[in-house]
Amino acid sequence: MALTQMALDSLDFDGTVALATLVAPHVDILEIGTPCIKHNGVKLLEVLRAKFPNNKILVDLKTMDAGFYEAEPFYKAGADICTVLGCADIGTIKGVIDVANKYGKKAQVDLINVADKAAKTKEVAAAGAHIIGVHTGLDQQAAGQTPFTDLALVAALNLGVEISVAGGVKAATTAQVRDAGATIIVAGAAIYGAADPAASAAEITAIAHA
Ligand SMILES: O=C(CO)[C@H](O)[C@H](O)COP(=O)(O)O
Repeated sequence: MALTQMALDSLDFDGTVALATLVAPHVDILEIGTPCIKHNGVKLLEVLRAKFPNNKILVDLKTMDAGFYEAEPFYKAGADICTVLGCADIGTIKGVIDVANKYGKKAQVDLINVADKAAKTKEVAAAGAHIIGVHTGLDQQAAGQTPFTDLALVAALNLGVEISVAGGVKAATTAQVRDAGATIIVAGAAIYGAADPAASAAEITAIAHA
């Protein structure tokens, strides 16, 4: 059993709200993707928070500095999870963990571009990270990479933290990711690129929840 998260990666404010409206009943978590939150800001979070009280919302800040200061307005506006880069300074990562704890929410550490993923996972888990993000980014996917080997490595550590997996996951790979130890399965392009995004989201969630 894993939760599902839909990555809203468009820049368009109204288009993002419209897509979220289609997909929200079929996923557990709505993700405001990094380009989307940079383009639209906290106002979009406020709109989604008000419209979708039954979904958790992750804001993919990918914070690199000033962790507490950057993340606090998003937790204040209703984010359940904010992300911070694993390659950031440990002080930055601890800042996001601290502000998440202040609001009773969660901090996710994204392992994108981290060289020693096992060592970083142990370090940030010890620092109190709530979720580890195993993540093959869009540019890395374009170069042929996948998150499956990294997921196996992180899951084998058995640290008791939640594990989120993102990077081209689709219905055909959801069972593999679920069974490999993911507790949150992220899908972006597989849903927003589908002819019927709601049906695609429902299909992925049915597999993830099994
Ligand atoms: O965070 C991201 C890019 O940095 C994406 O939102 C994440 O990779 C999910 O999208 P997809 O399923 O299309 O890979």
